Amino acid sequence: MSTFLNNFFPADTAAMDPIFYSPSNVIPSESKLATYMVTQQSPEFIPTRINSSPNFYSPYHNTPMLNNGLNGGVANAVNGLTPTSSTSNKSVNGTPSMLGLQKATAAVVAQQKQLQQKHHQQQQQQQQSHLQQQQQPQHSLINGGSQQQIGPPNANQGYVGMTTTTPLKGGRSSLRRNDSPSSIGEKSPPRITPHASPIPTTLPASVHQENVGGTVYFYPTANHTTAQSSSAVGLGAGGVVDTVASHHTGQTGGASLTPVQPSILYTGHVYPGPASNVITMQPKTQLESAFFMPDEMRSEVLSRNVISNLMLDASETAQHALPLEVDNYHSLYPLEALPVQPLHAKLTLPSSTYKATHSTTGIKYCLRRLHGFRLQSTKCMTVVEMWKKLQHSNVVQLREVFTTKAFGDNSLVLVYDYHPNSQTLLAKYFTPPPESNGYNDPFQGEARPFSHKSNLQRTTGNGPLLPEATIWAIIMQLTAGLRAIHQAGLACRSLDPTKIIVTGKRIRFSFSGTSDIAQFDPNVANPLAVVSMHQQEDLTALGRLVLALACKCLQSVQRDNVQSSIEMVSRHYSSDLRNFIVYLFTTTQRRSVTDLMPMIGARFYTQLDALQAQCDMQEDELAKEMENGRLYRILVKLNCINERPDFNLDCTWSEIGDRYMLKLFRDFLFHSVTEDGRPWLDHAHIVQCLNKLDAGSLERVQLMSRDEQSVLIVTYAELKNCLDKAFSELLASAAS
Ligand SMILES: Nc1ncnc2c1ncn2[C@@H]1O[C@H](COP(=O)(O)OP(=O)(O)OP(=O)(O)O)[C@@H](O)[C@H]1O
Repeated sequence: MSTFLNNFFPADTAAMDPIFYSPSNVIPSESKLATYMVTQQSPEFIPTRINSSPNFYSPYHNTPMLNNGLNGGVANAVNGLTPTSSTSNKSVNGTPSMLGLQKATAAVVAQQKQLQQKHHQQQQQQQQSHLQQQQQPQHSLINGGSQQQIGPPNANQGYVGMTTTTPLKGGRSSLRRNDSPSSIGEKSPPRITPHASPIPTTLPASVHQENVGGTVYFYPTANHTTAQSSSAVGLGAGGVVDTVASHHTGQTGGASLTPVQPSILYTGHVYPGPASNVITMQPKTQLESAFFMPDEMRSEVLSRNVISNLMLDASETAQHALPLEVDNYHSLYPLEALPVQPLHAKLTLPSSTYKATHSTTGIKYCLRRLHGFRLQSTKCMTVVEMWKKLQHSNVVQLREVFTTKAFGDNSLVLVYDYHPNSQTLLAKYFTPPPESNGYNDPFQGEARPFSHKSNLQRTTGNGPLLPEATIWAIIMQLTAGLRAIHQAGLACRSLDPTKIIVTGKRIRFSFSGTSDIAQFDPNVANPLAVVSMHQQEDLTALGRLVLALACKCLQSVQRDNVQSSIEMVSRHYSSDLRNFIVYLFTTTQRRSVTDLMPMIGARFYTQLDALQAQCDMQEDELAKEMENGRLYRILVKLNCINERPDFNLDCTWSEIGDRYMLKLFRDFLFHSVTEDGRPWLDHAHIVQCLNKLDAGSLERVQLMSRDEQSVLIVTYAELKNCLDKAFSELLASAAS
């Protein structure tokens, strides 16, 4: 586990994976890379980034690789030989390093020093060479000394059709994790090339190429650098492209490769880990809770999802005699055990509850069906509208009411919000656990034989008494919901444990308004006139419910038991709780739900604190999941583009131009291998690179073609630009 965690956590990456965190270095001034972006606008460009940016090659450019040139470095790596630069090519443990390839490249780059003057002249002739390229019927790229014939330039074909050699596995240079490409670039570890990669075979007109010692360098010509930022990816074997300079210098003039948005800050794209106030709430170790959702939360979300997705198959639907569709709802799923129960004491109509899916929105709702019910009058729609307007976190929202014959009778259906994995208060607190099998051990829990409390408890066998804090937490939610109902000029009228649902820690009044509709009397001139009476009944019902909860026994509220039940509450709970219940039982005076607030008193702050702490924790989880969602979207984009077999009748689209870079980047992300050819699986590497891509970081990354004969050096900003461009193309095409 710890290995996995170490690999996973970006925070540990520096320790785990120093390849990403080497000391910074500087691009040598003589490097070809430094002169890469010399343009007409900045002909005398001197790379100012030398001191400000970490470099990529300086540790290597003075190595003996210079002597070997491409033959000793790149070519050897390509041809399956150990790079000859023995000392500097070794990793810390002495094994050949992948960086040999870089060194080889660096050596070649160092060789460019001698060609600097010549190169400056070439810069001035770029226009000419550009024209020449366009006119040349054939290009030849040097591949470690061997020449490859490349087809005629074809604007549509891009770089396709080039013949390449597949390198031997053993010839790959190895990955040395202790050597880092520094913060301006990451080396792509060598990879196995399963087949010859369709490496681009023609260059865009905007790219100038130069062969030095077998390595071909590509430069955007001055006139095209602006527009062709990321298209300079046509690589010959052993080619190196650096498309970065303009970003680093800021002296882009007309040669800006990619529109970099300085406002994009890389630091905003990394999850910084949990806040200190949150970490202490986590039950896990600090490391685990920093990156993973708490188990409890995960399993709660999972079980809600599972329950929410439950469906009956055709035979089960027939078995339950359920219609395929009811009004705008389909996929009915019964939420209560059949056979149908009467609604409640006052309303003996049978009823059923279903989960159902809305036909147009796909949203799931809870349908309450009153069987064989004929609506006496549409006048009751006034009260329905009032219920529909009532929004409160402790009241299940009523959405609509309709009549239907879909069940084969006249049914009234009330549509409520669906809260998966809910259970009634009755099921949660007043139903013996299934494993008890009806037998109660009288010596278990707080109940003791022959005591008053045990008498009550033995009646139901509902386990030990609830902690007082739990009862107050329920009271606070019930009174909050009831207050909203009463303030809306309504009454609950069915405040009993079967009509209150618990979802996690949330308590809600369910099926609100059902009684108002089912018992609606069209002869009453003003049905709302009796609401005050119903509100008083609600308060009495609340008192009974709290007493039953405190005694954990429904029988405790039977007329004969009330007195002894209250005494029991006095013995086991605070006088505040007792007074609260007594107040609600006192029917001789007019009571109000707002009078209950002072009785709750400072406990309210405890509840508020708990809720806010929960919010803090959930916000932190959200921050993690937000990062995951963001990374997921980038992956979606990448995978929609990478290796797309056909786009606009072009079967090479995903292999050429900008997309070619993205393909190599994908390889770099996911298909890297270690020096001995094993898959290099480092979650941190993937997360970090995706973050940099998303942020459009100016850091550079070195990508290698599958045949390992070409190297691209690009910034994440350019890759991001390529990604956005290519994905926009896809979107535009999909929309057309
Ligand atoms: N809005 C809702 N979202 C999700 N589940 C709900 C919702 N309302 C109720 N339930 C669940 O539906 C199930 C059935 O509720 P119902 O009130 O029909 O139970 P019941 O005990 O059969 O009551 P009655 O005797 O009145 O039919 C219960 O498990 C309850 O938790």
